Amino acid sequence: MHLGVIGFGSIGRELFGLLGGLDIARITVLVRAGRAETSSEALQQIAPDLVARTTFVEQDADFFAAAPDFVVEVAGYNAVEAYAAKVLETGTDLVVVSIGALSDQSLHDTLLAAAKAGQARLILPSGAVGGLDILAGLAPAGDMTLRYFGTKPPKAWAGTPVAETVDLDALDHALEFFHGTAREAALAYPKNANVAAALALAGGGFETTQVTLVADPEATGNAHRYELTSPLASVSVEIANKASGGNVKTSLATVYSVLREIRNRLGPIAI
Ligand SMILES: NC(=O)C1=CN([C@@H]2O[C@H](COP(=O)(O)OP(=O)(O)OC[C@H]3O[C@@H](n4cnc5c(N)ncnc54)[C@H](OP(=O)(O)O)[C@@H]3O)[C@@H](O)[C@H]2O)C=CC1
Ligand SMILES: O=C([O-])CC(=O)C(=O)O
Repeated sequence: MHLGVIGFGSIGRELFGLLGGLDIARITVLVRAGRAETSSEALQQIAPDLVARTTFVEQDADFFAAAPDFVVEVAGYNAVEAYAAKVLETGTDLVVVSIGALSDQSLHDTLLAAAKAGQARLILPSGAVGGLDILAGLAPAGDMTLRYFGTKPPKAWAGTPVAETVDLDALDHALEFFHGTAREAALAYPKNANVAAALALAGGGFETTQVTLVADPEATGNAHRYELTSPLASVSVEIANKASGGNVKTSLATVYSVLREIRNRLGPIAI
């Protein structure tokens, strides 16, 4: 495999720590302008065994010229907007972790068209949550309702709209600060509502998936809970995730879900 990686932040770095021992011949990583050298130095510390196989590039033209045969995006909505269609159009399967970017209906439609044109697949990993398999399985039966609660410590909501109206540092109780659809959540909280978007895309859609976001000073990690009803089954899921060392907004399980997609791609069994 020649693996392409877009982004080398918290998920990207932790992912590299898990790639040793996999049958990956070459890795090309697209980073922001001016970051290749520091990223290369960081890789020396994280995974020295991968240094000889890894090239950091700062220009998307260099990334596409390298022609990786499987790409994972671990960067953010802007990277999905900028690069995802091109990856798919060139016939390369793409794992997108910033799933909330697909709450933009026009981008969603563009990516599906690009995947079709390139005969490539857009792969949405489970990320920080679980149970997408049963949601996607039951979705064609219709009549699905889903209510999701995303709870994180106050510092995980820094820099988001709620921080403009609430003094998060002074919070002494769990605060439900957002109620709305998955589309509204994903558009307003791009680094914190990818799970909401994944549940919506797997299940009943962005408008019918109801989301509550909570800042809780007692939370020690990131919790994701949802209740699903469908004519075929009722499902309750509750996940207590440990946060990534590099980004309190991100659960470590997300890194492992990307690793899972790479391992499934390498075979011999996909699960
Ligand atoms: N599906 C899920 O369950 C989850 C999804 N996510 C998504 O994953 C994304 C990454 O998470 P995380 O690693 O914690 O975030 P970080 O902010 O730690 O890392 C993102 C990295 O990507 C870089 N980056 C951003 N845009 C580009 C670009 N256009 N080209 C190249 N590099 C770029 C950033 O650089 P710089 O710092 O210079 O901007 C940064 O180094 C989040 O933005 C979120 O959308 C996160 C958690 C769960
Ligand atoms: O990592 C998490 O716990 C979930 C997350 O940030 C998101 O849904 O965007």
